[in-house]
Amino acid sequence: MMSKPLVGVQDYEREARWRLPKTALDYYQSGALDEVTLKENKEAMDRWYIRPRFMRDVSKRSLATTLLGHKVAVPFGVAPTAMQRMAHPDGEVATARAAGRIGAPFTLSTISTFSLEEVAMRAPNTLRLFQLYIYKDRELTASLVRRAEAAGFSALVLTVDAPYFGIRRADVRNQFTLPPHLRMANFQSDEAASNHLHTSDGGSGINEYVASLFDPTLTWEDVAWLKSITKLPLVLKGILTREDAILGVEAGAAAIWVSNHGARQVDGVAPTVNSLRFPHPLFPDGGPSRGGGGSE
Ligand SMILES: Cc1cc2nc3c(=O)[nH]c(=O)nc-3n(C[C@H](O)[C@H](O)[C@H](O)COP(=O)(O)O)c2cc1C
Ligand SMILES: CCCCCCC(=O)C(=O)O
Repeated sequence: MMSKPLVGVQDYEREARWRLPKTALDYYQSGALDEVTLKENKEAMDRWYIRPRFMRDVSKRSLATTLLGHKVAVPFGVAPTAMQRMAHPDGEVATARAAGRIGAPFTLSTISTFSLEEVAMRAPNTLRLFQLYIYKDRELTASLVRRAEAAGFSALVLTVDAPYFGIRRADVRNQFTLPPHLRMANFQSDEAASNHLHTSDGGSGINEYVASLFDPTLTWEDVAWLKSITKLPLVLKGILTREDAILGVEAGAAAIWVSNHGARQVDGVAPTVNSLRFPHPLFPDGGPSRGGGGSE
């Protein structure tokens, strides 16, 4: 029997709910703590209304624009999400290729289950950005930056909102670990940065991984360090206040990515759409899950 086509994000969500193992599904859909901001992200978005203007010639239409000087066919892109092969064997490669097919940019997570080189090789025509987490091991971090440059990524996206990770209760209950058949593909399998996520000390393996390996001392000075080791434009992801946006621009950011990390970090922050009053190139995320009538 032919399965019904999946039409719109809600259909994919329903499909994922019965197909995915509980640990993976919970990881993908959880927010921090009581998930107040998770609910608010969506509700605040639903309260944004379209204000249509009519009586213009719309026989020729284009959504094309530029992103960091690159032409893109649509004014949106794919945000970094980790460990995509828990959902499908083709994981990040499939997502990057799909983005390329519609002319949208794709951001690869540091915590990807295909290596950045493999994604570059298999999605050569996609505009690719590399999302960076800064490890306590700075040489390891610098080598990720060099590899992203060598593989033709067009920008670095430094996630600033994750010196420690939000408590996602489902991951704690599930004692989340990365399934043994998968690996964190940007690291050699003998490195702690690769294998630490295969174990948990009784809580969420994610929080244990981050506390052990990510650098919680980051300040604006580290943005200067990052800029000193790369020629790629730098986007700062996770900014939620005007004050930090200004500091980010002063530190040399090419763009500010306004985000509350899908409400996965600090529960109780404002929904992302309510935080969009900055005077600089912005990438907002957090909440949109439909195209406002037919453009899904
Ligand atoms: C399952 C999942 C994994 C994520 N992994 C990352 C990541 O590795 N790096 C990062 O900077 N943000 C990560 N994020 C946050 C997203 O990039 C994005 O900020 C968030 O999902 C909000 O956008 P959305 O509401 O459009 O999904 C993740 C989000 C989800 C849901
Ligand atoms: C195992 C290290 C951290 C996972 C990072 C993914 C992420 O940002 C998330 O929100 O989840």
